[in-house]
Amino acid sequence: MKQIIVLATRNKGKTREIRELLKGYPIDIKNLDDFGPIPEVIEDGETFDDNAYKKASFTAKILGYPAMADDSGLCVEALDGAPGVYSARYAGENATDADNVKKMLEELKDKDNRKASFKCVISIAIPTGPALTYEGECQGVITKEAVGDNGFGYDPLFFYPELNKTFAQLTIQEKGQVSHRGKALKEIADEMDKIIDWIDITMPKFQRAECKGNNS
Ligand SMILES: O=P(O)(O)OP(=O)(O)OP(=O)(O)OC[C@H]1O[C@@H](n2cnc3c(O)ncnc32)[C@H](O)[C@@H]1O
Ligand SMILES: [Mg+2]
Repeated sequence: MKQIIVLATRNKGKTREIRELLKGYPIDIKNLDDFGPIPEVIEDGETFDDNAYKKASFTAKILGYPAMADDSGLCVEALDGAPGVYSARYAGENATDADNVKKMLEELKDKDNRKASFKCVISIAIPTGPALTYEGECQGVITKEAVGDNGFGYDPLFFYPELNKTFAQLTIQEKGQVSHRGKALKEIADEMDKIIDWIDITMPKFQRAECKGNNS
């Protein structure tokens, strides 16, 4: 039987990438939409680690299943590492991807140094608190205009010199080979048997929330 893991994210782009890169492994990845409503997690950590753990452990605790959360963001050299953990709210509390892209282009208008890195921390937590942590990082250059239609978030601005394309010009598989998230997921994939054993050994078998979906 496949191990159920709840993906603790509301981001559809991340969900697509994580599902695609972990397909074929003996896990059944559920969405938050497979369960009844649960409160929003407040992402007030100072690091990607803090926020990834917060999202994963909160969700695991509430639903009674192991949960996987991704906290990620763009760190721009000329902006002293900003927006970093604030990447989702760069242009304001309810900013869309388009708002964030627009603001980034404006902020970097007169900057010659356009080096940036994407960072990703993925936490896998069980309801009683313990968690495993994986991370990945990749380097690129911020373009002067949005290029490409694939991906999500800042992808149209993130030029990856080795492939001579922005992340928004890559397929999910191509992006996953080199991206921050792809690197963290590769570590997870390589350790999948150990992770499943760890969940099985450490997680108490108590009451779980009802899961509506069967969309593995
Ligand atoms: O917290 P969850 O529900 O997972 O979804 P979120 O979109 O709020 O995700 P984060 O808090 O981790 O914020 C990440 C921000 O960085 C952006 N980002 C992260 N990974 C990215 C990627 O691979 N490509 C483009 N943008 C990315 C993303 O669009 C968000 O604005
Ligand atoms: Mg978030």
